[in-house]
Amino acid sequence: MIERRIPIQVSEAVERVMAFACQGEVEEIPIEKAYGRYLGEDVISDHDVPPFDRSPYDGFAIHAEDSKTARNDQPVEFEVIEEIGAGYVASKEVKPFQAVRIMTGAQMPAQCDAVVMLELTKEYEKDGKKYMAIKRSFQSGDNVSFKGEDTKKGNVLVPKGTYINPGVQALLATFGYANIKVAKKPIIGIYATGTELLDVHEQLQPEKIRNSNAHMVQAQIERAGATPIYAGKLIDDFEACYEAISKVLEDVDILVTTGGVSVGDFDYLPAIYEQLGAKVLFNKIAMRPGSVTTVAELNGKLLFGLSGNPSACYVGFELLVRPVIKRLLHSTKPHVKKARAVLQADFPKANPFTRFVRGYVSYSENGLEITPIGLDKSNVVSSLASVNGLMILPGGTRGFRQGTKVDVLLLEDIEGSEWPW
Ligand SMILES: Nc1nc2c(c(=O)[nH]1)N[C@H]1C(S)=C(S)[C@@H](COP(=O)(O)OP(=O)(O)OC[C@H]3O[C@@H](n4cnc5c(N)ncnc54)[C@H](O)[C@@H]3O)O[C@H]1N2
Ligand code: MOO
Ligand SMILES: [Mg+2]
Repeated sequence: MIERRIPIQVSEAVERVMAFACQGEVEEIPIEKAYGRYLGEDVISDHDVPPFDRSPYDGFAIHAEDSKTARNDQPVEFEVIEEIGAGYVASKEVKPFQAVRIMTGAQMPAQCDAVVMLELTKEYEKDGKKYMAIKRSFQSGDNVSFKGEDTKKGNVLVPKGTYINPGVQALLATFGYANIKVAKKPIIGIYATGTELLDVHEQLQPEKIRNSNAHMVQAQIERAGATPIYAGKLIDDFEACYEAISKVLEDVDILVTTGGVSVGDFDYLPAIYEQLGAKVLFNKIAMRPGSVTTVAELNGKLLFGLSGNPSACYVGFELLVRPVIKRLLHSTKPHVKKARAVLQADFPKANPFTRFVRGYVSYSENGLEITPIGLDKSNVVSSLASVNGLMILPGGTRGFRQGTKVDVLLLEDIEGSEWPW
């Protein structure tokens, strides 16, 4: 008799999976390799920035007090006693009505408290000495970058779990992190099941198709920040699948399989979970596509049985596998970011289950917009190339009109959501 499966809500499925998600190990790597990784420690300022008062302009450092009578018709003259570039310090004491020619980034001479930009001065020589004159007054502190104005020593500037972008790289370098602790990339194994599957380099044959899921999932794993290991494709044979799956489990943190999770005669994943002694967390979700998505747990390791249908596989990964990976990477916002967007076309289908419609999200002056892409069927592959968002249409709704505001999941976003459901 055919097995009757009881669907659970998407939020419930995500919750059951996240109960097994934990923070992963950290490793130390050189800064040169850090871009695109996730911080495994807080980035803390170990000194004030800037570390000394400095000039933000090419100009002259003066005592502001000396300039107070300067006017258009009454210039004030300064003797220029030395010149310093960035990386040097003034060697002479600056007395009243003396100035130091100073370049951007150079430390302020101790007695000076303002900088006059070169463009506001007139320079000349008299009796073999250098002078400059200004025609307006300056206040103490004018054009000075003060020690610590950027950040003070001891601040947590970027918390653990943050994605390392070019700006974070700048901070790592500023504070001397030649090596930085980052979250270890979890190893995610992939097996594609299906006797009909051909490898990418194989010629098409009647009744066969190329295995697109493995390569798609591989890229999704990398987009989520983990390391994929493509273990290969498996024919629909219980023994062969069982052997291969139980073996690969030793080498991976998480296993993703595609196909073979439904109720068909050759859908062996449910029986394999049983034989492995894995606990099935659920085998039906009230969503489309991806309703057959099944997740099992064995000794704390998660086994994701994603659908064989490409679009269902894609959606199942983003909703369930991605947050587990992000949590392993120490993210505090592991889920796909949810936002509101204006629907750009009618979507007349009724939704008995929550529907995740593949779409293209763009930004307009009115905010986010989403356009559904291609055929909304779970076995469709051609629409996937331009998908950067999933429109969430709640179960029990009867279609949506163009212009309606809908919830969308932003797949290319890096920041994530704490809990979007
Ligand atoms: N009687 C029922 N039949 C089906 C149900 C159901 O509830 N009752 N659910 C349907 C839904 S919904 C889905 S989704 C599919 C899921 O099936 P499986 O996950 O078991 O996947 P397969 O049967 O192995 O394959 C489905 C489909 O996808 C193609 N496929 C598989 N692997 C790949 C791959 N690596 N690359 C590209 N395409 C792949 C495969 O050839 C099939 O066409 O079950 C429905 N049936
Ligand atoms: O699991 Mo299926 O994707 O609902 O079409
Ligand atoms: Mg099947």
